[in-house]
Formats: sequence, C-alpha cells, structure tokens
Amino acid sequence: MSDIEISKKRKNNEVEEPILKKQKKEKKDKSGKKEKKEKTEKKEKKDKSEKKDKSEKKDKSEKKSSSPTGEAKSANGYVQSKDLTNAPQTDIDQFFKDNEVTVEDPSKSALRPLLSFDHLSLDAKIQKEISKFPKPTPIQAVAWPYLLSAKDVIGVAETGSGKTFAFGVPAVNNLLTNGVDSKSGVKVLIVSPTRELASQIYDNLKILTDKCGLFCTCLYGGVPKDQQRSELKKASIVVATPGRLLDLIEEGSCDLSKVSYMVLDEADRMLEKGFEEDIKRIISSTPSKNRQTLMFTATWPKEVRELASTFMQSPVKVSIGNTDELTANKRITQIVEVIDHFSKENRLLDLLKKYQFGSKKDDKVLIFALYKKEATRIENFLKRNRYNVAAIHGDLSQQQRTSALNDFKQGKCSLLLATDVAARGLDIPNVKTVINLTFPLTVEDYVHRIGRTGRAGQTGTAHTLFTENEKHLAGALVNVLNGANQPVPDELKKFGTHTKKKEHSAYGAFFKNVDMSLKPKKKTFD
Ligand SMILES: Nc1ncnc2c1ncn2[C@@H]1O[C@H](COP(=O)(O)OP(=O)(O)OP(=O)(O)O)[C@@H](O)[C@H]1O
Repeated sequence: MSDIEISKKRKNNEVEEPILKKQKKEKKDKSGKKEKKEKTEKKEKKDKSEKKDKSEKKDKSEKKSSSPTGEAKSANGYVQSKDLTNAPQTDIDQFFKDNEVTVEDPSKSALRPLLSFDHLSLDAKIQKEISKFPKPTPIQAVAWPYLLSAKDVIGVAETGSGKTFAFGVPAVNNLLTNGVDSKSGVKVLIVSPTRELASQIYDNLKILTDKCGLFCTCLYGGVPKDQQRSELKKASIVVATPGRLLDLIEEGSCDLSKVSYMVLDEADRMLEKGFEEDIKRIISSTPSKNRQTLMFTATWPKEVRELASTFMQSPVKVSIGNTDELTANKRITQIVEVIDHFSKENRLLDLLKKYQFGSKKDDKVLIFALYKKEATRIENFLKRNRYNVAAIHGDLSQQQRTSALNDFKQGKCSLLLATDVAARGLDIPNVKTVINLTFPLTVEDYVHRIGRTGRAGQTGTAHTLFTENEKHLAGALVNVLNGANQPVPDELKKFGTHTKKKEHSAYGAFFKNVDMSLKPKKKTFD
C-alpha cells in the first residue's frame, strides 16, 4: 500500500491507531554533557581507588546508578531502609548488571533499587496486597524510591514487566500518607490511549483502593456519562481516555485543579500527533506547580522525548534493558515469514491448525489485523471456517468490545481477532501465540503487539506474516529480531539492507540502518 493510500485511510479513520509524529531533532546540551563527563571521570577515579582489587570494567549503567556509600536518601520523605543501606554494594551492582538498568537522575540522588518488598515501608494494606508477588519487578524496584520521593519519572521497560503497579503503588501510597479522602478531590490522574487499557488499569488500582477506603473511577467513551459524573464527585483517582476526559472537563464535571500525580501510560502513544493536542489541554487543566508527572512505556522513540520533557521537571529516567534501541521481550520466540499478500488467509488457517493442535487446541491465540474492514472480513472468514472467534475493533460497540475481551480472558473463546486497539498494554493471561496477519504501521507497534504474549516471566510465540507492502519496515524489524537473538529469514534480509527513507510523518524506526552484527545482551527476568 502506498503512503497516499495509508494517509487516505487515516483521514477516513480506517486505520485503528493513527501514528503520526514528525521526526524531531534532539537538542544536545553540550555544556551539560561536558560537566557530566567530568563528574563521571572523578567518580571513576574514586571507585578505582576504593576497589583496587576489582579490575573489571564497570558498564555505563553501573557508573550512573550505583550508590557508592549505600547511604542514599531523599529529601522528600522517602528514607531508604536500613537493610537496603546495609546491603553489600556487590548485590546492587549485580542487580543493575543482570537487569540492564540505567538511571539518569539529574539530581544524582543515587537511590538504591529495592531488592525485596521488605526494603520498602508502605502502608500495611498495600504491602499485604503486593506481597502476593515474590519480589518487585526490576522497573518497580528501581522506580519506586524515586516515585516515593516526589520525583518526575520516565519509566521504560519491556511489555508485561509490571509497569501498572510501578506507577500505581506509589500513587495509592502517597494518597494514604497525605490523608486524602473522598472530599479531597481528584489527586491522581492516569491517562491511557484505549478504553480497554484504561479499564484494566482501573481494575488493578481498585484492588488497592478498595482495601484502603479510597475511591477510584474510570472514564472512557462509548458508555453513558451519568455514572461517571456522579463517581467523579468522590473520586481521588481517575483513570481515563483523553476524549471522554476532555468532554467531562469542558462541561464542568471534572475538576483536575488538585491533581498532584499525573501518569501518561503508553506515553509515546499519548504524545503522538493524534493525541498531542488533547494531552496538552488535559495537562493545562492540572496544576503546573507541585505536580508529579510520570511517563511509562515499553517503547520510547527519540521523536517524542523532547515533547515529553516540556511537561516534566528534571525527570529521572529509569530504563530496564537497552531502551536506546527498540527492543522486544526476549522470552518471545519471533517467527517472521515473508509471504505473498494473497496467500495470507490460507496461511492463517494453517497457522491456527499448528498453534491450536491436539493438546494445544484450547491455547489462546491473538490475531492482529491492521484495518477495521480487514478485521471484519477476517472475522467472517474464520467463522465460515467454523472457528469460534471473538473480535475487538473500532467498528464494534463498547459492549461488544468488552464482552469479546472478557470471553477471551476467561477462555470461553480461545481466538481473538483485533486491530491495534488491543496492541498496547492489555494484560490477558496465558496468550500463547500472537499472529500478525498484517504488519502494523510502525515497528514500535510490532513490539507492543507481540508483547501480549510472554508476560510476567512467561514465554510465548509471535508469528508474523510479512509482505512486500511493508518492506520499508524490514530494516527496523531485522534490528528488533537481532536484538532479541531471533533468526532473521533470508527473504527479510533482502528487504532489510536496503531500507528506503520514507517521507510520511509516522514515527517509527524506518530510517535506521540495519546493524547485522548486533548481538543480544543477556537479560534475566524473574
Ligand atoms: N512484582 C511482580 N511480580 C510478578 N508479577 C507482577 C508483579 N507486578 C505485577 N505483576 C504482574 O505482571 C503482569 C504484567 O503487568 P502489567 O500489565 O503492569 O505490565 P506492563 O509492563 O504495563 O505491560 P505493557 O507494556 O504491555 O503495558 C500483570 O499480570 C501483573 O499482575
């Protein structure tokens, strides 16, 4: 499909997730860099003299993030526990190394990561709830101390790595610490790109707020406003999609003037052209001072970083894994098959036989199409072939979308057909396979789509049908495959080494040269 066709489809709102972002140059602060370099050099000298016996080279993340004295504490209420302060530096260093942690903290507070839940003193009810997990995930371990210190944080970590609680637990804990109740107004605002994701974040937070006597509400379109208006009167936490939130702000039912903690989940998506103006208007309805601003995502393209910084104050950037390159979850087996466009439907039937065969017949398979019309056509095609398939796309009512997702979550239906409305954030238990029937518009979306499997430490498979129509994305896809140590089919390499620079304004890793020598780094996830 040509760019003109794509842009026509966007105009007609046929593409489910319009991804429109102009390439922006990153400003480089040379003097800041120089200062940073000098400080790093000084610190290196000090480390060397303290650890003469250790001749090993420290990697970049360790230099930035380790706390040499182990006495780090924050000025804003968070005090590092004694146990954590006494933990050997080698444990901290190992944690940073194993999890490929990078922390960029302008104030150099060097807060140590929480190696266990015991290293944190949270409200007892929250502590009890999260203790059902064995230990904090890496993004939680590193981000919580900064979030409990009232810092602005950009959190970048792979799909399915517990980012919802990474921002949600400090949100609820801060409310309890500050004695917030149902008369205090909206204190926490979480904005998410899709209704399903907003609803899932709400379900997660409600587990915490129900135990703590706090009230949380969820605002999204496609359903009547009355209940949302009345819930807003007592809510301390609001989870919302931008459109309905702006509606309620504009009619005067939603007052955000007391918000002190604001999260953009799937932040890169929220800062794309399609959402940018809405987000600016929402942010302008919140206080500009004393507002803690958080951005969480699994993909953080350079194109949105500058815009993000305009909403934040000296943010701490916490990254798990190599987030300068676009990386996929390494527990997902990625299979890419280059195929003729017209053979895709028959191949889909073969793949379903393969992935739902014998003992695997009830395995959950999620199929992604790109366009609403395509989704409807494939849904009918599968039904004609006697498959029981549920579907989520923008042409369906909210009620149909919700019930399809619930059927799939609960295993009543083991096949879900979706457009990119389901690409990001949805945490569906035990999705074994993701099939990309049509490749998405950007490689970032590919990473999010396949991230619906392999969640919370599990493994999964992503099978992608790639056609010549998407060859401009081949180079970036090859980089993602290499970065996750996955095989690259020769047919794809043929497209990949000759990546053509595209002129349209969708962001994405279109322009990267393919680095065929890129080797995966070791990464563990517990
Ligand atoms: N500390 C923990 N240990 C183990 N599992 C956890 C922990 N915290 C959260 N989880 C679980 O991990 C799963 C994935 O979490 P979550 O949905 O927050 O991922 P995410 O990082 O937001 O993913 P995405 O980028 O796709 O939005 C959820 O089922 C959640 O309950």
